[in-house]
Amino acid sequence: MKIERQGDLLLRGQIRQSLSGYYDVAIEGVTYRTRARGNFRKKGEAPLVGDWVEFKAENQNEGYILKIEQRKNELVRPPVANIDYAIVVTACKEPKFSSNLLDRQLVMLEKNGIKPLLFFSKADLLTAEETMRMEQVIAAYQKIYDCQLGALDSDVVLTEKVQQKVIVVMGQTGAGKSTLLNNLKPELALETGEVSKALSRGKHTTRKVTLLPIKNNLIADTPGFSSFDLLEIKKEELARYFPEFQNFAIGCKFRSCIHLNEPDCKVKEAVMNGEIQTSRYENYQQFQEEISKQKIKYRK
Ligand SMILES: Nc1nc2c(ncn2[C@@H]2O[C@H](COP(=O)(O)OP(=O)(O)OP(=O)(O)O)[C@@H](O)[C@H]2O)c(=O)[nH]1
Ligand SMILES: [Zn+2]
Repeated sequence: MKIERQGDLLLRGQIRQSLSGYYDVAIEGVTYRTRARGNFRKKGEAPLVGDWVEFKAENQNEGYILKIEQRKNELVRPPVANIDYAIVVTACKEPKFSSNLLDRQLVMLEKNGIKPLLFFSKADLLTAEETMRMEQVIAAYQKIYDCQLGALDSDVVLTEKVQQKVIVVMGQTGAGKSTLLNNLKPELALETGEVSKALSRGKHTTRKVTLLPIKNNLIADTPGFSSFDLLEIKKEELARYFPEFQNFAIGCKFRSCIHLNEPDCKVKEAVMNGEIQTSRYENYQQFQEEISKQKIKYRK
């Protein structure tokens, strides 16, 4: 798209790749290689992959970015802005499944307006009994989020509504993020496994992040793990990031109910009735405790 401003012809596009200070901006199938002007650095801002920017370019190789448009959201790991969906990779086993860690990531994503898609990896490692247990866990999450169970060579199924979206892959170390990305795009040939990655660490001094066109979407080739900072969340706000609480919360006696010790709390009732998963509520309680403790610690 072209924009006319103060007599200058500006272009507007989305950064699809960043590499050693260069940003490749795509507009309608054409890519411009650009750089950011020094004034961004002075302000402590840096363009991110996924950013919508206004830039000037004499040709396709020498553009410079003048403006970064306001972001819908951004993550540090992976460093991407304007994310629509995150595929949260969680191993059923190795590393051991932790609902606490998963719920932490889900809260962080909800807070940032990123829709989670849950991918449970390493189903092939489970015994018959463990499979049954995991299927119950997944069935419970399935009521809240789109879930998939996968093994080594699994692909991700993106439903019809997931089109033209910016997607990142995230999850705990060893969860199988690189394995999944390789399955989505074999040309990527990302290294997998702790040992092989540790050996080659340091070789890659330049950090390249690319949004790859995969299955009618743009998927970041760099997976990451963003745990959430509880400090940024207020205790009155936390329940909002548990979508399945919402329908019950409107029935609570007190409008300001935070579903901990208040009487006539419909959320707690729903936990008792089995309508809300106990582990989700327990994690909610634990996060509330952490928030309270942090508030005390930082006020001193
Ligand atoms: N059996 C089995 N192994 C898997 C599966 N997915 C990944 N792995 C293995 O688990 C190990 C870790 O997988 P990676 O894809 O490197 O995990 P990652 O999340 O990218 O790890 P980090 O980069 O450390 O964060 C590798 O040895 C993979 O081969 C799976 O579904 N089944
Ligand atoms: Zn309540």
